[in-house]
Amino acid sequence: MLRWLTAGESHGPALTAVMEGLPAGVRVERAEVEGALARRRLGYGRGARMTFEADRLLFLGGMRHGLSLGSPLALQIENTEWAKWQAVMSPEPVEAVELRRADDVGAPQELARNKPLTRPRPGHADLVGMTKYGFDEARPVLERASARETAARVALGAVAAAFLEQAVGVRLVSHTVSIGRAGVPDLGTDAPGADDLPTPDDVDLVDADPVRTLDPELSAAMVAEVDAARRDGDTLGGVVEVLAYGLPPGLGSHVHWDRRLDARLAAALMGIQAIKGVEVGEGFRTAARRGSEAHDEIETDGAGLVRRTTLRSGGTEGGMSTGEVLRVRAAMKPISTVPRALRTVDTATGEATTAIHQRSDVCAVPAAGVVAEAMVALVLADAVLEKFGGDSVVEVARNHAAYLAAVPQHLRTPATGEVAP
Ligand SMILES: Cc1cc2nc3c(=O)[nH]c(=O)nc-3n(C[C@H](O)[C@H](O)[C@H](O)COP(=O)(O)O)c2cc1C
Ligand SMILES: C=C(O[C@@H]1CC(C(=O)O)=C[C@@H](OP(=O)(O)O)[C@H]1O)C(=O)O
Repeated sequence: MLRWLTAGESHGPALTAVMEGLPAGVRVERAEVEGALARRRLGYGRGARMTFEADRLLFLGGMRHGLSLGSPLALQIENTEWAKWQAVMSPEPVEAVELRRADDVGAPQELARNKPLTRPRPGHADLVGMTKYGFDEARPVLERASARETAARVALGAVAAAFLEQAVGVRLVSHTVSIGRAGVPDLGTDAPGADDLPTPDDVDLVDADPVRTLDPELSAAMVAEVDAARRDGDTLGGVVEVLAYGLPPGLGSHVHWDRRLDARLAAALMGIQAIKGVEVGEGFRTAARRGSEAHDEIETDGAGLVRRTTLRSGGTEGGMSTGEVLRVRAAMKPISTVPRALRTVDTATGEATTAIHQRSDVCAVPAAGVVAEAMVALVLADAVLEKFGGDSVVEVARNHAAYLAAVPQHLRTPATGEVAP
């Protein structure tokens, strides 16, 4: 079983992550993890912080000479912004008198940052977090509610992705499906064939695009959508998709709700800040189809391999991976720090006012795709370990190979391979 946790505030000294259950012998390239962190900072529409936040990575445990040890993996991502926030986010008590000067005219910028945030943003965690935890301002809530935390998840996801590729040959890719109204899928469209989907070999091409899509026309439309929102003092959401190639059939299980792979993926994706909907395969579109047009028919091809004629299911049936391409989407709501500030109530006075507006992203959908990819990698790594077990990469790979080799000849699929038993 793979367990993991993150800690750290958006403007604190660092983010920390611990992962337990990673087998020994996973080759973790620092450049890969840093590359994943850099991909998360990208994307047209992100705010100023992403241009100077450097995501400095440090492995603190579980690694030796570039290989995992099988012990808990611990890592830290230093917030390079910390110097500016030391007084505001100091873990040690700070002179109250000093901090109160924040309200003074001409107070140094450092102290102005500590001004109590009493105008909660609709759509963010501010108001309900204050109520729940008994805070009189939003700072203590927004610091942890911030999606800054997803940097830690992306680092862990990069490690999980390395394990998946090395142990069982699974590779992932994510891309942006829509931003605002640009690229909104037509509910009537048919299921894509394998040729329509990005593959893991396209990762560099996807990342080179400002909004992480392979379609240049769509990319231009999404960029225009972001420009228009920025001009109007507004923000945007959108939809991202994650694909995993090379999965064996049988990850997850039909026997209980919380063992279903689709349920675990949905929970992981919904656990990303601002994700409000998850679709497995053609989920919402399938709901409008007749059964005869909704499922992936099964046939045996000329080479004697059992195949699916379409890819509608998204690669799960009965809560288990089918061995086809896994395809999941996540819908992100628009950023809640809206420059054209929304109406709210001042929590200090009860009076009507407008919400806090501070430096913020206009659209973070491309970054959310990278985070979604990390979450899917973490869920799949856990499901692989559950199915195959093993304390080293070699052992997991051996168990995986033995499982595939045991599939009867007449039930072999492209995923189980063509090797005769
Ligand atoms: C990658 C990423 C970047 C985000 N950037 C911002 C931001 O700059 N400003 C903001 O208000 N919300 C941002 N959000 C969204 C907030 O974190 C989110 O609205 C907040 O957690 C409340 O959403 P919830 O109701 O889903 O928890 C971002 C989300 C993600 C995934
Ligand atoms: C820092 C990140 O994203 C942040 C997520 C975020 C939010 O409210 O979720 C608000 C913004 O923070 P700040 O106000 O400090 O600019 C984003 O920049 C990051 O992704 O690394």
